[in-house]
Amino acid sequence: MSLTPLRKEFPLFLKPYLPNESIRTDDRPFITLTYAQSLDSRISKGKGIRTTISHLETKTMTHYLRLHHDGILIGSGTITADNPGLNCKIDEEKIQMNSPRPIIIDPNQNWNFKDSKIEELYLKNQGKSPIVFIKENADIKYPNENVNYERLKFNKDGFNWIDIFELLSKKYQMKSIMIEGGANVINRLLMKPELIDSLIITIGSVYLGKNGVEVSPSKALKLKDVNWWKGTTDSVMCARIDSIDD
Ligand SMILES: NC(=O)c1ccc[n+]([C@@H]2O[C@H](COP(=O)([O-])OP(=O)(O)OC[C@H]3O[C@@H](n4cnc5c(N)ncnc54)[C@H](O)[C@@H]3O)[C@@H](O)[C@H]2O)c1
Ligand SMILES: Nc1nc(=O)c(N)c(NC[C@H](O)[C@H](O)[C@H](O)COP(=O)(O)O)[nH]1
Repeated sequence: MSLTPLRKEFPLFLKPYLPNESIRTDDRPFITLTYAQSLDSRISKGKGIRTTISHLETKTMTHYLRLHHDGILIGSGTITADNPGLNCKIDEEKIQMNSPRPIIIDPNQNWNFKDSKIEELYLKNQGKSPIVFIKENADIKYPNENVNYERLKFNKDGFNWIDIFELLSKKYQMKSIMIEGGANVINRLLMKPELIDSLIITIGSVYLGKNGVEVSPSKALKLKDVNWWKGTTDSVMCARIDSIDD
């Protein structure tokens, strides 16, 4: 799907929330959590169902965000449901150069790069090759010379996010990563406010119903530095997480 021209007010609106090297003093990358939700806080109609929530003007905004990040991270539920491209089409002439590197959290190796949209775009020089996180000691189920598999210790809660971000920073020199979902990844990360630098959420004017995949952290959160943009059918909220509201 082709994009619409970027709404002219987005660069100024988003600037305070984009990766900014002066913000982080440790060696972890700048982390942006970003997704599109319905009025009833759902990000798809049901598990495994790809659902368009964003208007084309906020879809274009997502590609503008991709332009500003070194990596784009999603969970195995999203990659298997959506078969996303994860490239940046803001400038048709510079797609590969502008695209972030796809990062897939796939402990059980449900996803095969072969014949995926990411492979198709990579082979057409329209996207980057992926990094896939799998369990320590696991054999690689789908070996492929264009995939960087990274093995990590798998605890009772899965991978430790700090291990993921530190590896991406040290081994791949990533300074910024945008997290696009899905719900499991978002809900886990909302409970780690110290790791999240920005929240950029599109709210579409649609209800997706109780069978939809819900975004809702396990505890209440307070936000700060909140700013809103209002478009044709969607609004976008930018914010930072202040604290968990125990
Ligand atoms: N509207 C949006 O912006 C948006 C964005 C992305 C996905 N989606 C939708 O969300 C749905 C998928 O969401 P979901 O919650 O099923 O899947 P998900 O993409 O959040 O992936 C969940 C899986 O990722 C792995 N995982 C996540 N965190 C991990 C950790 N710390 N350690 C180890 N493994 C970890 C686990 O295998 C887990 O089962 C799809 O329907 C998709 O269309 C919507
Ligand atoms: N911003 C946004 N609005 C939506 O309505 C929607 N469904 C997603 N979903 C995010 C998810 O990761 C999708 O899979 C990618 O947005 C696919 O994007 P591309 O194939 O790379 O264009 N994101």
